[in-house]
Amino acid sequence: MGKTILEVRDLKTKYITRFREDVYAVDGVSLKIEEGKSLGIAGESGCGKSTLALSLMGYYFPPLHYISGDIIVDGDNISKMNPDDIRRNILGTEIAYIPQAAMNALNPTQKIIRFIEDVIHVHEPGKTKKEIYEMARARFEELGLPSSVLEKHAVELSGGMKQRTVIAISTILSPKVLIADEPSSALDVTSQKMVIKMLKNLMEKGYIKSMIFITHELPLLYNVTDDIMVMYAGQIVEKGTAKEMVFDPIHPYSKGLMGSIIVPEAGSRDVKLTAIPGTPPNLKKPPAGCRFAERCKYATAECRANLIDSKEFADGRSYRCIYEAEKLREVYGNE
Ligand SMILES: Nc1ncnc2c1ncn2[C@@H]1O[C@H](COP(=O)(O)OP(=O)(O)OP(=O)(O)O)[C@@H](O)[C@H]1O
Repeated sequence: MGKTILEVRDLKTKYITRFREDVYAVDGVSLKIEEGKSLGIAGESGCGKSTLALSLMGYYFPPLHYISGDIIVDGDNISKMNPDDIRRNILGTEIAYIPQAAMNALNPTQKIIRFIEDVIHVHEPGKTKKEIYEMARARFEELGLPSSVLEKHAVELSGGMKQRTVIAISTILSPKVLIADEPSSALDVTSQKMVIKMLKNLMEKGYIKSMIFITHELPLLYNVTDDIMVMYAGQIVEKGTAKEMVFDPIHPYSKGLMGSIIVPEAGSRDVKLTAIPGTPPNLKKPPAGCRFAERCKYATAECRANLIDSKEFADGRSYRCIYEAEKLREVYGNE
């Protein structure tokens, strides 16, 4: 076992809407990532992937609220830190976040090197512009980006180049955890491949110690991350290695999500997810029993009545279902 870089224990967070309603978007999530490893998070729109990402960074600004649980980054519990301390001491150095459509957030009229100066000055106010330029130039070249980009304005860069630049800026302080939320979904296939290559490069060169990659494109996860976690209605329904999750999914929801992948190939985007009939439950009033029960063809009255705990295996695999794995495998084999 390698060193644990990120550990999350039973994290619960919610939104409080302007009508004072609670939306339980992250409901009891636990996970662990070791040094040098990457975790993919998959699940339908609205299952809580982005909320989990914000929650992991301690980004608790209304309407998002922390309820309970622990977030431990390289041994330090950051779950109860205040947002100012998080901004000063965690973001950028411990955890970096690339939000959806990050490339559009760059001020188009500012030179790229100015963004980097801003990031570095928060943590190292004494660094000179020359030192920062040298550091940025070396890092950009290591990551396969031309250093001429540093003198350009965001508006002069193509979509793919802008996204890779955002990733380079976000990781300039070599964070321990990089959370990339759909980093490539808005790009064409070639740019998408380049973004993935760059993320892998960051890991291999040790500029980031671990990565969480969020996407709904499952074939992509298979080629990018070591492990995959499937979320459904604010909870994790299954966790395993990428290979296990793709070739031997246990939970009926994962089975439905993964079912369409036959032979995933690098960069494959043509494989479409099998549509699972029905819609997820309302997170304002999640069901008492299994959250997937209403869409699960194997569900019984017992599934609907009781809270379903995760079954955990010694090797890190887990799934949340009343059925034994062998029973489910047998049923799938006969279909
Ligand atoms: N600002 C908000 N106020 C109230 N509820 C919210 C807010 N943002 C998200 N939600 C709700 O929280 C739940 C989780 O949303 P979230 O955006 O985390 O899902 P997601 O899996 O990231 O979806 P997507 O893939 O579409 O980004 C959903 O039910 C969503 O409606």
